[in-house]
This record gives sequence, structure tokens and C-alpha cells, in this order.
Amino acid sequence: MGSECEFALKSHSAIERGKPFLLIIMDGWGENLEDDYNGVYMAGTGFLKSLKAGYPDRWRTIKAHGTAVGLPSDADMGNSEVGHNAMGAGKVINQGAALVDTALANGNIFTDAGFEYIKEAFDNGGTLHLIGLLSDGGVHSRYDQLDLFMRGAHERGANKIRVHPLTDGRDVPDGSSVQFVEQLEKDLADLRAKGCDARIASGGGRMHVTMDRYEADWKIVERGWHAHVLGEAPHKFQSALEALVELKKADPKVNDQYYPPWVIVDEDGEAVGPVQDGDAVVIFNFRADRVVELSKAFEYPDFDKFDRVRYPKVHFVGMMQYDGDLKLPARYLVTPPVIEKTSGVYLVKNGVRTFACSETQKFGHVTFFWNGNRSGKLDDKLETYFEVPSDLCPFNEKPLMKAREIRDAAKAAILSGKHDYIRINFANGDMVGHTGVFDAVLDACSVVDECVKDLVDAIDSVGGSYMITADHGNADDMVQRNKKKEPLRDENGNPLPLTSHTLAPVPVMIGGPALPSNVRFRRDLPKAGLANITATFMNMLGFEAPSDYEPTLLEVVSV
Ligand SMILES: O=C(O)[C@H](O)COP(=O)(O)O
Ligand SMILES: [Mn+2]
Ligand SMILES: [Mn+2]
Repeated sequence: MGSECEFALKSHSAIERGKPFLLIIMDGWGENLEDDYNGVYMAGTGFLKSLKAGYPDRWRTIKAHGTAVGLPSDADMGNSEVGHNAMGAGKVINQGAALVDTALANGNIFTDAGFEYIKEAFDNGGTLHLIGLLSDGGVHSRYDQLDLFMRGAHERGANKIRVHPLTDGRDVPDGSSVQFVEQLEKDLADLRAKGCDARIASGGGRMHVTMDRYEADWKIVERGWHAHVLGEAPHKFQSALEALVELKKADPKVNDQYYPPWVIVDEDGEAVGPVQDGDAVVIFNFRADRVVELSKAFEYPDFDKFDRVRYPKVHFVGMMQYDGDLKLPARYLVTPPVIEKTSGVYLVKNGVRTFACSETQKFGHVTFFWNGNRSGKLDDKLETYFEVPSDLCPFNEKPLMKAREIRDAAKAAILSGKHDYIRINFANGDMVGHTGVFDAVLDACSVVDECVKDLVDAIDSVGGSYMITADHGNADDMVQRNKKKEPLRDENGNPLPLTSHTLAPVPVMIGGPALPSNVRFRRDLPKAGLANITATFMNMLGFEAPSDYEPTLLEVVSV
């Protein structure tokens, strides 16, 4: 971590150290068009609305999407990984999606060590398996990257390819899985025409099969292992399209996110693509959180989270290395972004006592992503990380999620006097927003408003200060729209739900008795983004921020 003095921070000129500082991230909470489809606006969010009266001195918005958070283009919506990385690090980091684009464009993805390793497998007759999220959402993966990679791999010797797609409906509209599977079938047919035995082998919906995160429910990964590796699933079909159509016919409640696992079989009922000894396996997601668990199942000989039944000896790589501390996986195609000297590192070196808390679904966001994709604590003595276990159901069924439990834990931390910096994430706007169920989103946003108010009251009572912000939009727009921004409807006239994040900016609000009255938001940073909040909250903790961080949003005015 370098020498202590390298990390020593100067005191801030106007804000003193010593009073507790509360940082709240409202996940999936953008500032958007105030109409009937804006869940944040339509919900009982009176407290947060009242803070807007602080505009422009203590309430403003910042960018949370596209190039402002290191994504390839301004058409890319923000997401938790890039958002929490930026807020934790104080810098705009060229993110996984962009790094994979570059590696495909300059060809390095096919010459680096990771590819050499899988090539050994298919040069010796092994099948190349590709497992990952099938969409153009650009949050965990992108279809064009998969397509370019498959073609490039075939040109370099992969003669048998099996794709194991997970349907999305979360970063893209529900129902779009059919188009993506059709596109994939077309591209696989092109490969077959070139002599490659290329097929879809198994799949399922991302929230039910394979893509669990933060060990919320290993059963999800187990289902994926059975389908992708063992070639076993309760539902067997001769084509992926048939799987999507028939499974939906059998249960209309099934959607892209929650398709059960399925396997493609030949005329004899044999699975067409189980993973065998000597095969190559690639996870083509670039984002870590939802593929760490599957990576462990492939990589760890002594894995014990479920019975793998069969553990094939394969050449396994990730699109990226998903966890730099665990070195997981050991082999990967593209080197992940290096995120160093994060705010957490500086703050522990300067003695700040931190309490970080969320529920399981967002726990790694305020710890792992926040600390630049580092697992574990930065300092055992100074930091307390507290996880509230999430429910295991679709979150529209329990839209309050664990907001009140997180509030209670944070309140106790504030009142205890044992922590200088309390950092929490409320998952509701995002996790319920992804379900597309508007009434549930209203409950989700209202409970966040209630809990934020309680915590601001607690911070006031101890003379502290607070910053409330968000990582990207989601609940702020719950309808799909045409180019004129008019809502789209189905054949019965019902609005078509928007399950994905939005491109909206997010609000930032600051206050509390410890914030001197002559400190306010400056007016000269109209294009500020999430990375600008880092220097800002370091100021609120009483420090000048490191000089290479994006500038603070604060200024001190003379009174
Ligand atoms: O993984 C998910 O749930 C979504 O793809 C993105 O949501 P997040 O970036 O808010 O986690
Ligand atoms: Mn998020
Ligand atoms: Mn989300």
C-alpha cells in the first residue's frame, strides 16, 4: 500500500474532523422527468423532495452514465459496478466493457496468455464452451463482443463451439431474449457454413440460473452447473427458441430473468454440449459480481458449496480476472482495470473509523466495488463491514427489502460514537426497479425516503454531517418509451415496463450541523460525475482530497 506519508492527507480549511459523517447511496435512484412513470417522483418521497430546496447550494445532480463513469459511450447506462468504483476511487476508470472492445479491436485478446491457454484445449480436439449473459445491455456482457470472439476463435482453430446463454430481461426489455437467441442462431449458422460445429447447448434465466451474486443463493449456480456442465435440466428441447417459447407457454409468469434451466438435446435425447475433460470454458461476462461463484465452481478442486457430481478437467478462463485478491480465475482473456489508491485506502491510513453496511444484494457494492474490486477489509481494526442477509424472493414481493434493518444498523453505528464514517447502500430503488412492477417500486422508494429521514435525524442529533446520492438511475423511469419519450404500450394498452437502469443523472445532497454554513456546492462544474463525490466526501470528513482525484464539488465562501 506504500508508505504512510505517501497517504497523509492535509486538513480541510473549513471543515473539522471528529463528527460522524453519513454517506447514503440510494441504488437505482435517478433525477428524471417528473411524470406518472417516475417511481421516485410518484412515491411517498416527501423528505427527499424537501431537500431539493437546498438547490443550488446543497442539492445538485451529477452524471452517472457513459464516459463520465468510464463506459465506452454516452449511450451506455450506468451500473453499480462502475458507479461504486468511481465513487470509491475518485477517478474515472476505463471499465471492463471498454477494455474488451480495445482487446478485440487490436487483436490482443487472441494473442495474450489466456487465449493461448484455451487454444491448447481446442488444438487437441476439445470443445470451446462460452457461458454468459446474452444481450447488448453492456452491464455484464455485450453480444457483439461474444460474436467477434466466437468468429476469432474459430479462425484460430476452434472447430467445435457450444454456447450456454443466460437470458437477460433486466438490462434490456423483458421478451428481448427471443431476438438475441435468433441473432445468435444466425451467427452460429454462419460459423457452421464455415465448417465449425457450432451450437447452443444449454441456458436459463440469469436470476434463476448461474448468475447469483455475493453468495445470496448457491442453488442458482448449482442449477447452472447441472445444465451447462452436466447437460442435465428438467426441461429438454431441440432448439433454444423452442425452449423460450414452450417454457413461456407452459407458465406465462416465466420471464427472461427467471427462465428455468434448459438443455438442448439431439434426436436421441442426448445433451449436445455437456462440458468434458479436455474442453475449454470461457465465461464471456466482463463484470465480476455475478460470475465469481461459477468461476469458483470451475476453478477450485475442493469446492464445497454444492455437489458438482462431475468435475471435468478443463482449460477455464474468464473474460477478465474477476477478483484480483483471490486471483480468480487464474487465467483470463483481458486484464481488468487497475484501481489503486482508493478513498478507502487513504482514509484508513489517516485513522478514519468506517462502518460499511448493506444487504447481501448490495453488500459487495459498498465494500468490494467501493474498494476498487478488492475483497476483504482494508484495515481490520478501523473498519466494520456489516451485511444484512437479503430475502430470497423476487423483490416485487417484498419491496421494503432490508431497508429498515440497514437503517437500524446505521443508526446504532451513528449513535455509538465508534465510527467516523458510516457508508450504506439502500438496494430498493434498483432491485425493485428491475422487476418492472410499478406499485412495488412505489413502496420501495417510500421506505428509502422514510429510512433516509430517520438517519438524517440521527446524524443531526449527534452534530454530524451527511451526503445522500445514488449510483445510477432505475426507479426514476419505469416505462419503455419511443424516441419522442412517449410511453410504449402493449396490445391491451398497458404500459410496457422498463426493467433496466436509466441514463438519468443522480442527485447529491449534503447537510447536517457539522457542515459549516459557508460551505456550499460550487457552480463551475456543470459536467461533474460520480467520481467528483469522492473528493467532496473526503472534505466532509475533514481532509483535502488527493490532488489526482476529480475535483471536489464544494467551495468555501466568505461570510
Ligand atoms: O446485475 C444486475 O442486477 C443488473 O444487471 C445491474 O444492476 P446493478 O448494476 O445495479 O447491480
Ligand atoms: Mn446499482
Ligand atoms: Mn441494477
